[in-house]
Amino acid sequence: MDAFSLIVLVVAWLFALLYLPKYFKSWLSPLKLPPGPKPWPIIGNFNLLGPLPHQSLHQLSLKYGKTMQLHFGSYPVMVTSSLDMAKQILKTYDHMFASRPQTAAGKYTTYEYSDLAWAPYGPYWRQGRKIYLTELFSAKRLESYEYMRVEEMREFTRRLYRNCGKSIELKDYLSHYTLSIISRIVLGKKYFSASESEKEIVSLEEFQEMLDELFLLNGVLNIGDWIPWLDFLDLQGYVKRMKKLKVRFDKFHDHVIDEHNVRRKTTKNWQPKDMVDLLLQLADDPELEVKLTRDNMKGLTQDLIAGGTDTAATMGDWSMSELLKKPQLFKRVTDELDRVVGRERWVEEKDIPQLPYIEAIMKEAMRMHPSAVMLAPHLALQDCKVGGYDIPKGTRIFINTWSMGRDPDLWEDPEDFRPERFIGKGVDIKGHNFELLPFGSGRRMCPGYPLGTKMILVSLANMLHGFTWELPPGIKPEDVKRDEVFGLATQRKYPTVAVAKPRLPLHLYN
Ligand code: HEM
Repeated sequence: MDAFSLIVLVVAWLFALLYLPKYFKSWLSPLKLPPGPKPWPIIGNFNLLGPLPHQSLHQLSLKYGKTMQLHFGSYPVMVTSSLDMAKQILKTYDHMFASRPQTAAGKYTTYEYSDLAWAPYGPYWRQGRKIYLTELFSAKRLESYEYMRVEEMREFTRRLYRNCGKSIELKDYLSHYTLSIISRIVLGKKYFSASESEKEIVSLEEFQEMLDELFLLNGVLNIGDWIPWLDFLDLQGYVKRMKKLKVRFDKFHDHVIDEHNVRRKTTKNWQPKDMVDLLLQLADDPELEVKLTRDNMKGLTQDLIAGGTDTAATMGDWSMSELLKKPQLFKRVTDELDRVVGRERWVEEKDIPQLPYIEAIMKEAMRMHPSAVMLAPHLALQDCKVGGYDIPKGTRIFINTWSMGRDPDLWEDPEDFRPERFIGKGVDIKGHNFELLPFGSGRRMCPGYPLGTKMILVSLANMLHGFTWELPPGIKPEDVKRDEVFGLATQRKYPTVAVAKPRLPLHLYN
């Protein structure tokens, strides 16, 4: 770093240290609200930059009520954990809240909002959503990829078997499994390699690290997003990291697209085989309302890779940690698996509808540990009145699903992991039951939920069917912590470590 940059940096930090505390204080002063029938509970003395915003907001909601307005930086923010308010925002008035705020993460890590998750509500987003739902996630398309999921599941159980008897971190295995499936479906093959010698463009370790960085940077509270005039200072250094990450992803995407293009040009009677092929084909479609550029393709591809890997792996990890914390539940699961599947084969996707207890475990994990603890931010597109509150245009809306999952008005004994509560209850996760919204609801609901749930249920079922699980020697169930790390997908702070033993005839593990 040269002397001038150093001086600018020191001055900027001095300024931040001296001035920002005063500014933060002024953020928290009550808002001037347009007149409305219901006064907003207005919160002061609150630090959203804390490590676990959803938990801090939960504490505040116990004091101020389930719907609160904060003034954070230059923008009004509404946080709600009210079932009724969530329903009005995501269903009744969905069209008024279907956009996203613009953030540095959207700008630098998703090719100027070229993906779906950060794209503003409008023609590009509508077209992308249609492509995802009709071309990429249609029931027919998902079925055509089933053989890949089966192959990767077998590889997953073989990896677990090779490490039976050792203490292993489950998340590593789950992430490898979800990343392998998504890569094959989206990119046609695994572009990452497990060993350095076979490396084509990126090693598994590097790719996982790029995804972790992407998740972290998309979940952080970047000061410049909230106080635009401070943006240029990049006080936390996040924007610098985003730009660096973009260069790494760019190299990866260019390699993938170029390779697909060559195959397309050199193969006789070329037919699209994966999602990148489909996007390339669509990019040449003159009928398309909004032309797809190369950057658009990169953004949309990256969304699929990022959206589908860590979320599903994290849910498997939370589910297993809760079972290890309450080992008496294992018997009920294995009784169901033995009855429905028997001990002579692995669990297949077709078995899942006959395994309600496995599904109940996943739902219970999603209730207590939703992957997106506050969904993705929604943005009020116009001044509106909802639930009796006046909501100004530009308000950022956060739906605190973490808080809703622990609400004693909605759930009996919410701190108790009890899958039974879902048996025979018909509470679904498709956005109809607003007390349980792991994938959101309405226009911006997760388009990948059919694939996400398939991956979670089948991996969980096979982990429990093929292996018995114990905590490492000396660790007791009560030692398994529930601490979290806030991010785009809220992870376990401490890895779930367990020891597996085979449960099926040995020839099945080959
Ligand atoms: C357990 C697995 C998953 C969970 C818990 C999850 C959760 C979510 C949530 C909460 C949202 C935001 C909803 C809102 O804004 O109200 C979302 C959006 C999204 N998810 Fe997922 N997701 C999962 C799997 C997947 C998969 C497998 C993919 C794709 C391969 C995917 C792609 C996306 C995309 C593209 C969006 C943005 C949609 C939009 O803004 O229109 N997700 N997801």
